Amino acid sequence: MSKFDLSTLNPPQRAAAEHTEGPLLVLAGAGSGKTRVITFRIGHLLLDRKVRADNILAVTFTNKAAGEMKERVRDLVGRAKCKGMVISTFHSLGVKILRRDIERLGYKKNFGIYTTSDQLGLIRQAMREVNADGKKHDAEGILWRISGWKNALIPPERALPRYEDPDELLACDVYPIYQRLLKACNAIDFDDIIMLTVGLLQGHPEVLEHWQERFRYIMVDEYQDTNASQYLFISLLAKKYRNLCVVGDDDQSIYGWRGADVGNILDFEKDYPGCRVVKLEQNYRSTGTILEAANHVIRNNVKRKEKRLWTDSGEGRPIDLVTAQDDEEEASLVVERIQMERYQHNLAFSDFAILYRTNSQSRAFEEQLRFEDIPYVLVGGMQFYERKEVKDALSYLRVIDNPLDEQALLRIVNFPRRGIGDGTVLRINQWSLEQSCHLMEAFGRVGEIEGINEPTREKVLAFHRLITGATEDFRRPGDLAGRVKRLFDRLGIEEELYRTIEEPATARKKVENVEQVINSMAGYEERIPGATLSGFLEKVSLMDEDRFSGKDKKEHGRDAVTLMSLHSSKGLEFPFVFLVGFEEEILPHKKSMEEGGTIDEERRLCYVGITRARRHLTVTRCLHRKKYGKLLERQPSRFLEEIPERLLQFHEGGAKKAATEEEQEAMAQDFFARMRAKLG
Ligand SMILES: Nc1ncnc2c1ncn2[C@@H]1O[C@H](COP(=O)(O)OP(=O)(O)OP(=O)(O)O)[C@@H](O)[C@H]1O
Ligand SMILES: [Mg+2]
Repeated sequence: MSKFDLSTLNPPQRAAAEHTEGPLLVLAGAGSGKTRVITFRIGHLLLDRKVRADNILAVTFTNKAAGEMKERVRDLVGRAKCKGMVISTFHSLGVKILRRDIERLGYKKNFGIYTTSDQLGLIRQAMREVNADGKKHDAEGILWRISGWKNALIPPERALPRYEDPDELLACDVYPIYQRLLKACNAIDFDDIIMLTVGLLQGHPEVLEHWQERFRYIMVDEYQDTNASQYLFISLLAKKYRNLCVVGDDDQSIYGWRGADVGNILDFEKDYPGCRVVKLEQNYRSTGTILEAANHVIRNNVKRKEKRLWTDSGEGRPIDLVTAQDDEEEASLVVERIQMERYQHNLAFSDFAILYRTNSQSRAFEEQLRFEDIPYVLVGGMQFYERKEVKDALSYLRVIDNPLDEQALLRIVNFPRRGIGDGTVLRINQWSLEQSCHLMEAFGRVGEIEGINEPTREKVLAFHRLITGATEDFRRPGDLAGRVKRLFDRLGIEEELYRTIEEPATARKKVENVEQVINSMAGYEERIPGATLSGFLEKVSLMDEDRFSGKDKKEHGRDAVTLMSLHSSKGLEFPFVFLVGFEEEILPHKKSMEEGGTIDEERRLCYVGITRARRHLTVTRCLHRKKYGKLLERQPSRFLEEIPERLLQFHEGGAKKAATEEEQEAMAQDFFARMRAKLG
């Protein structure tokens, strides 16, 4: 029996789920069931309208959101009915389309996907080619600018400096070289995924036709955060059948800083004349108190579509405002409260989330959770697959899969150390440029290169044999993890880590991380029949958006507290939410105050945070924070004043934990008086 039942939706939700032909816009506030409408709409298409599963496409922003949606749909209609349906992120969808036809753009099918550190390697190389001073210009800034052009679908030949600035001018020069270098490595970067896909669809009508025919019913969640390239991508796919349903909330547009354009959702009615518009006003997620606080905060943004949002779920508990002496106390108070609530209400750790504005805030909470032996999942931060030892190990697999991947090749040529020094690599590289051959080929032809002594040549050839042998070995299907394990053993990666890292505990951690790569490969093989090395590497590169958990994969799916940034929390919900660091310069972030004009986006971020909570919200702030060993005084966030006082309950750290009602009132009065004085 399937659980699918449209009568569990309210009337406007149901109308949206049943409107399957022609464009549809669902513009509604947080927790009103937009994502639920998408899952039911898919259910309705499959079960009632008998649409083929492979004609359905749903796009979300993160792997986590896509994963959850898949699960919900499977739960509704049963796994068997879902075969061939695509629920994915923009990036996974782009890669799927590129894998089929990228050869038309002059890349090979087995292209690699470069993430930040590889990209920076190429940017620096391109900067050297134009003789730019690596010390004067910052490669990350250049990359950021190029990324901006790509997101606006501006190719190198059309990129012009937007203002007089040395970095901007340099970025213009570097952009075409960077693209050329990427292509030479048969690699694309994250922004290319969308830009090249759009180029492919625009330039090759038969490819476009193929995907238009395939995806006759398209749904996009969180549409307010699409940028120009994603917008065009979806418009192209939907152009033929026009069965496009987009859902979103302009109040939750939080990626303006990365080129997202809230105009895409606000102009939907203009782009698709005659489209159906559905508004949802009942919130099913949060208590009345939480919702009221959220409504009061977001109301301060001037440019927005006015929305009413109500709930019949009752008032619920007041919002706790906890003031801590410093960041350490903030963390310990939060963890203490988690333990208390969990004990008192018999809850699971996974009922709790700690949300912060910047990833660096997570450290204190992680330490405290570890100290108390509480399992947690960290989303974001230093990405597992970006760690040096993991990257080095993975680079072997990347080279085996795509021998043109020079960034990966350069990482492993002398790791583990085998006596091939930088001078030799430089010489071989130079020769390969003169001969216009690939670096890998040059390694094999080292005998022809002058200025390299015989013993070194032997080492280079041994390395070349090792790689070509492994490439041959990995052609056979099956037992990937086993073969990788044997390869790593043969390379002596573990010994190398113990040899080169002084601190044994650090070395052990790194060895475990490398083992973790093999474990996750084994897991991948179990899940995916006919798993390939390329498939695994692709999955790893696309993991970027969601990042990885602190204690690695084992913690996934286990009962654990979630730690994540406000940005990654979009679309999710938790019974108990701790919104920490509610201070000026954190939320709103310092950057937004300096650059001006984005306080509204910070407020939307705050709105997103508050509306993640179902049963209870705790907001915390510090009086002081340690920075460079000094204690700095902190001011409460301006958004705090926007939450009506009557919704808050005040708590202070230190000795004064349980304040009486009068004390609380006095604290509240004092707090607001101080704040008004400060904000003038
Ligand atoms: N008609 C309904 N009956 C019962 N529960 C509902 C109904 N509609 C939505 N919900 C529940 O309300 C919660 C919020 O729904 P959902 O996540 O779809 O909202 P959303 O509008 O997508 O929120 P966000 O803006 O945060 O993405 C979910 O737990 C969902 O199951
Ligand atoms: Mg949603």
